[in-house]
Amino acid sequence: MGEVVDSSAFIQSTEHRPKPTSTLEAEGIPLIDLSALNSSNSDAIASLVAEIGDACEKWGFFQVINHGVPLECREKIDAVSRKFFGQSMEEKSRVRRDQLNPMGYYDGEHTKNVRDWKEVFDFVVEVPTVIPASPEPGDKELTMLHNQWPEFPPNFRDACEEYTRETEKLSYKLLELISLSLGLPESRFNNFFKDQTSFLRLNYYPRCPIPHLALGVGHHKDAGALTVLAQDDVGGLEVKRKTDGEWIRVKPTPDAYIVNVGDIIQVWSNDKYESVEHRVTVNSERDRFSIPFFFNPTHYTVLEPVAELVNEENPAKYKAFNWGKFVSARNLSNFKKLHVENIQIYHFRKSE
Ligand SMILES: O=C(O)CCC(=O)C(=O)O
Ligand SMILES: [Fe+2]
Repeated sequence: MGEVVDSSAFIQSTEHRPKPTSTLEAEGIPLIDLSALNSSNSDAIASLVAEIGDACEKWGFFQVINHGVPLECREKIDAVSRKFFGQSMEEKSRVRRDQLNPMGYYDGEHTKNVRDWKEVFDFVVEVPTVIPASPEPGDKELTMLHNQWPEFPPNFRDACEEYTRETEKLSYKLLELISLSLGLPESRFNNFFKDQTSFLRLNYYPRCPIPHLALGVGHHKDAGALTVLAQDDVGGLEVKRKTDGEWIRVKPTPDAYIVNVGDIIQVWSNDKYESVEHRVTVNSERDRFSIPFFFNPTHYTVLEPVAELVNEENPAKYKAFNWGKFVSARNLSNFKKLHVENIQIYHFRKSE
């Protein structure tokens, strides 16, 4: 972010400021071992599916181990990420994103209209990724997203692409387990991801002189289907516990991935699995790095509760809406500091 001279844009309102003394690190966020996926033992798989379903319902968040992503591949992307962000602002700005291309380097992101204490680098999984050119419902024009790759460090692109292939495989496995846990066929959702709009983000949260006033990412819910996140050993991710609304810190666990259900799964499951609020605190001692993979369907996906999960007693809670138009509206609001809230799934909720 360069030298921050005026930190006022980062200041959270009193109710959203982190409370460093009361941070809980609850044991409750489930840690799930995926090794059953490598066996043909149907009992082991059934109990894994039940564990996943339970975690999605109670927390909307869980961590996985024995997930199949090689550690070496994670170490490589972590190393290039640190090198990339360690460069001067002038170097990083060579791949800066703009309104035409939202992929690349950025340090001005706002969550709920307050600036986040972080720098990011985004790239899409499918090249090009196709999305609608505008959020206007009648406008059929499409736009293509391409990646911008920095020259330094030289193995940056390779490390990013290799990591993406591995986390994509893990994301499909998780999607299938979630589908089974809802009582649906394993590949019920797979086709929605054929021309996916998934993207990866490298997050860098520099040390912050005002960690009691600012956040690395303000409270929010992830809009996509699933997020699969690697965090380093610093810690800072906090999840809003469903039972009492307390902020609970997700304990850094070596070589684990943090998985959370996004808004899309909330809609597909007709609120059985909720997309849970989370935020990132920063600290004055150590820089923090994290890498979320946002697993998102193709732009022409029409989102609505799946037919198998709705009936007279449990009618659909959402009207159908187009994922691409939703993304396009979000991208637009990301570039303007609007004084209205950006588009949210509850705008499509049917009245009771
Ligand atoms: O850095 C983290 O731990 C989480 C970041 C996050 O929630 C996001 O980018 O949506
Ligand atoms: Fe998030």
